[in-house]
Amino acid sequence: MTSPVLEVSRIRKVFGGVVALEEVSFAVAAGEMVALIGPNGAGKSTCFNVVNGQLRPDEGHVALHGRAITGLPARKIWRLGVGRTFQVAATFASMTVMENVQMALLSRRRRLLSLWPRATRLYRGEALELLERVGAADLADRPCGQLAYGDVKRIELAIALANEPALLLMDEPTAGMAPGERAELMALTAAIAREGRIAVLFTEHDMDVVFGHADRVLVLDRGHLIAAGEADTVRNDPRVREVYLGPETLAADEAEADAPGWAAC
Ligand SMILES: Nc1ncnc2c1ncn2[C@@H]1O[C@H](COP(=O)(O)OP(=O)(O)OP(=O)(O)O)[C@@H](O)[C@H]1O
Repeated sequence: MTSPVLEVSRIRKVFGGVVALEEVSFAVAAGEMVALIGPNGAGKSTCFNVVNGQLRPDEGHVALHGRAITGLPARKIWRLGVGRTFQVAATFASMTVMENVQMALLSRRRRLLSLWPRATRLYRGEALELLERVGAADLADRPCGQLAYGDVKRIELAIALANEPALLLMDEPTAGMAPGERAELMALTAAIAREGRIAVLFTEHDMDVVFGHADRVLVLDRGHLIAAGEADTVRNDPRVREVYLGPETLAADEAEADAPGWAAC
């Protein structure tokens, strides 16, 4: 791997008696789509929160382009180029799509929101470019509250891109979407990541999305990274299959010549 955008080294995070992350290390390169998967409670959200500064790890280091960011405030890490999208897409429903993206650009440039009445003329060109990148320029003048959910997710992506992220953390990007829309959003994200050399780390429960769109897959189980590698290698890893399918199902599954892909886990 060329010098990574994100490097996570030997992270440990404990909540009371619960070890949420233990000795977790991995890296994500520019333009790479990496899925972070694992059963409920595996430590995925904790890992995201440590990377973006919402949580300080008990041990270990996080570096962005080789610069230590461990324990910096979340806002500072965001300014350094770590963006995040959430499971439930967050936009301002009463504002238009264009205004939502302009607002994100305004925030990036640290312009005062009290200038908003005049700001509606600011950054229109840039906002439109971002909307073109996510294929939503035709929605520019529609209030976000009137959009179909799949469209809101694309607008959320445009808002995240307004921050010019080097690293984008995506929390369950396709949650709540129809299967066809999921593939479309992930293909779009992968194309944008490659073109813009953006490192993308995403969590996802839909295994079709994971194995269809991730360049590499990281698997957490009870705070430990139990597998990391290309999709096919990870999919066939016995430990991973056991964690997802359980030992009994695994034995039955292995008896079949063509093991099916896993459904949503
Ligand atoms: N703020 C907290 N206080 C106490 N325990 C926590 C806290 N946050 C997470 N945990 C615990 O840490 C472990 C990892 O949780 P985390 O939310 O990171 O898992 P996850 O893989 O994101 O799960 P899910 O897929 O259900 O969202 C769990 O046992 C959880 O109960």
